[in-house]
Amino acid sequence: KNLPPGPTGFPFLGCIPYLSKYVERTFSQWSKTYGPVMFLKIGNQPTVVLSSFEAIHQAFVVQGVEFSNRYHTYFTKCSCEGGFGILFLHPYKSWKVQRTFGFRALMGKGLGGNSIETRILTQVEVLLQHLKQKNEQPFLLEDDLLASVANIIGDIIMKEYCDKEQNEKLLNYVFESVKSIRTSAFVFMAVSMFPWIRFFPPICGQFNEMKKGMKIGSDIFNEIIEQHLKDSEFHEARDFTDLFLLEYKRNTPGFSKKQLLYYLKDLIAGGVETSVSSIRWMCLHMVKYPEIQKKIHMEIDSVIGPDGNVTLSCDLPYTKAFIQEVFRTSPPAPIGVPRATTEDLYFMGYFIPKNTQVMANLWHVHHDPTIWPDPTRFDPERHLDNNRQFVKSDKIIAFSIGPRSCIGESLARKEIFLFFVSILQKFDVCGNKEHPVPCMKGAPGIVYSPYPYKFVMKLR
Ligand code: HEM
Repeated sequence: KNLPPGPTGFPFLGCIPYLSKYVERTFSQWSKTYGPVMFLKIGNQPTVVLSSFEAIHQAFVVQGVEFSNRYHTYFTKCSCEGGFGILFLHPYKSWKVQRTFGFRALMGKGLGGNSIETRILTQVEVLLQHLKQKNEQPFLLEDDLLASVANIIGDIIMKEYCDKEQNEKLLNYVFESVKSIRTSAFVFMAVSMFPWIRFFPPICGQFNEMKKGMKIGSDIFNEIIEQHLKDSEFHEARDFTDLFLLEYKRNTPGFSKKQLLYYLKDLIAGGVETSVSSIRWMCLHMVKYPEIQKKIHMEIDSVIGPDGNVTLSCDLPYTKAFIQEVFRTSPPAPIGVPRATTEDLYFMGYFIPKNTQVMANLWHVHHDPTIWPDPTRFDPERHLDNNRQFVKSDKIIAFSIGPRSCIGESLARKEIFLFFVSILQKFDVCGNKEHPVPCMKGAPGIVYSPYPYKFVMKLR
């Protein structure tokens, strides 16, 4: 049927035995033999892997609607009761309505109270206080950062704060769900491909734990939704949930309480670990490249000063180039979130059947030597023009591209800029004496995160 070329796998297992821990790197290697559009089987899942900017652009932008479904498995169906929320929602028409709504709400449109920037800066201030309290002792940044980032999303979507005083249950849920993102990639893949495996140890134990966690999350979010329903008569819309419930009360199709519950869960699942891991990557690069840290300090000192206000409009071209270079070398979602084709279709001369899983190898595009000379060299300078102005690249696609790209991109970019610049304004980010040089290879998993590392933050 003129399927794209690709490696022949084993019966039943497909190409799984050939895959390394870093699947994006294996795919990248194979694309040298089979080209930018490759067909293979992962277990029993027919899969197309796209490995060039042109192929991803053609699929996700030009033929964006035909490639807009998500690939459903037993596991994904379990995690969203068959397709509620936004992450696994299709068909396109229902998804589009929810997407337009969510996109506006996350930009702060229709929300009363503080702007998104102010909401982020409030949490940045809390984090800086925590960092000061570390008294220059080595510590793991992720827990404090996680609580701050979760608080921002919590504030925007449901006016809830994930901390011990305000909502400890929510805090625990966020920590547990991030832990599960970090450690359960294997269970996720195994149950997705072979649903029967969930009955056998050791998978059954881990799978049941995950299901328990999902149930706890549902109870917490249901409570929040019911409370909002009671309060909402008396307020202007404070958050995403209030805005959604306005549509629910108007009986707008698709705006049910169950849909809201899973939407909230998806925003937490998609928005916390990805942003936290990006900021951790940036701090690790500060330790690894002190000369780059020096340049960033100098730029911040000259543009903002030691006590000036960090805002989104601060003009910091070198710092922005650095952030873009970190997105290039360490994209938090190296193969994105798998899509699926909505129908039998023709694509770049090949036939692709309906409901084929589609993975975009974003990591490969970021390391393509025809776009990035010497791609493994970490060099922020490549994103500056001759006048040392920052050049935003459309070939860095950490948030993916097209109509179904990341819904939280704008929020994440704001968070990452404000957190990173504020930390660097106040601190020297240093390594610890025991392990002065951090490991720069990330942990394989659903999100590509750094391994835990103890930083020392010295007040400047
Ligand atoms: C550095 C931070 C982030 C990165 C690198 C990232 C990356 C991605 C990628 C690659 C996708 C797949 C898009 C596609 O299929 O083409 C995605 C989807 C998604 N992201 Fe993010 N993301 C980040 C932050 C966030 C934040 C802050 C939120 C929530 C506020 C969020 C929520 C989502 C959701 C809900 C989806 C599914 C969208 C849909 O299916 O329509 N993400 N993200």
